[in-house]
Amino acid sequence: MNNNQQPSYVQSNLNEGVGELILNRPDVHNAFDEVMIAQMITAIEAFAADPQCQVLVLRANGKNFSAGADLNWMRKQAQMDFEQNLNDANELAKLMHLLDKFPKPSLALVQGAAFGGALGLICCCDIAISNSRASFCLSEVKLGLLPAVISPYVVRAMGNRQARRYMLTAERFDAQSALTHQVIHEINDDLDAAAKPFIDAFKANSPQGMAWVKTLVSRLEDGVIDEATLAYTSEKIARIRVSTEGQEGLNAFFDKRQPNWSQAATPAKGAQ
Ligand SMILES: C/C(=C\C(=O)SCCNC(=O)CCNC(=O)[C@H](O)C(C)(C)COP(=O)(O)OP(=O)(O)OC[C@H]1O[C@@H](n2cnc3c(N)ncnc32)[C@H](O)[C@@H]1OP(=O)(O)O)CC(=O)O
Repeated sequence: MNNNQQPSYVQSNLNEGVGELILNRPDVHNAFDEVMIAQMITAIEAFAADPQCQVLVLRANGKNFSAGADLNWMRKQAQMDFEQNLNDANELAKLMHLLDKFPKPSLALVQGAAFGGALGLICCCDIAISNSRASFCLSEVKLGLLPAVISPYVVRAMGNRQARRYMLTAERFDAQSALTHQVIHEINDDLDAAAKPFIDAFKANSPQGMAWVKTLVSRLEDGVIDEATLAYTSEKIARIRVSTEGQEGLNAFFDKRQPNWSQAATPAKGAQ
């Protein structure tokens, strides 16, 4: 229980620049209701604002990563009016959006089942790694529901063609298929070992540069390369190369030293 006498469905801790957000409702396979969604939002906002946090790791306690939305929570929403239903859905949408726009690199570590909304959380993270026994499912239509709030992130990751298949069939797919369909980046039964090189790279890179990469890639999502795109990209590099971090990175390269933001144990490649 936390100070407000609510159960603590998430744990968060910050260690050496790594903010861990741990789903902690293993008795229902980390299914999330309105309380857990609110707790996730609070933790993500805190990590986003904390300059000590350089990387976000999303992981889960228990056998499964997450069974998605809590089906008891969804069922009891029939007793609420449309306005209340919409408010609840908006909170889930806010959670996905905050995670997607998180201004630092994010990494999801997935074990066991990742169903429904859990796939949304995974697809909002920059990197996702699962173990070989992980299984994935967009089960919503089996339940008479719709993968709605999660759809922008899942469709972006899998592509329209595969999203249609898995959303319409609600079939389970394994880690290998998740890798093929770009839901995850890597399969490894030692999730911590697999995460380490990513975390080390993120801690060595320019925080400002990585934040801008996320904004830039998001801005380019529509795939349109027109005059406005050219102007946008030119403006970004023109600004960043004269910024404090831009100049520090360039000076560090020529001085053959680590830039002052870096927590890399060894000099970054290219700076030697
Ligand atoms: C975000 C949007 C929509 C959604 O996310 S809809 C939810 C989609 N999720 C699912 O379809 C998952 C349903 N669960 C399962 O398929 C299985 O439980 C499992 C996760 C594969 C695990 O299977 P296992 O055999 O190990 O365990 P049990 O099935 O016996 O479950 C134990 C226990 O947990 C309860 N439970 C499981 N999932 C949920 C859940 N999502 N919500 C609430 N409770 C859940 C299950 O009922 C069992 O309870 P008992 O009391 O022990 O019987 C919409 C949008 O995008 O907008």
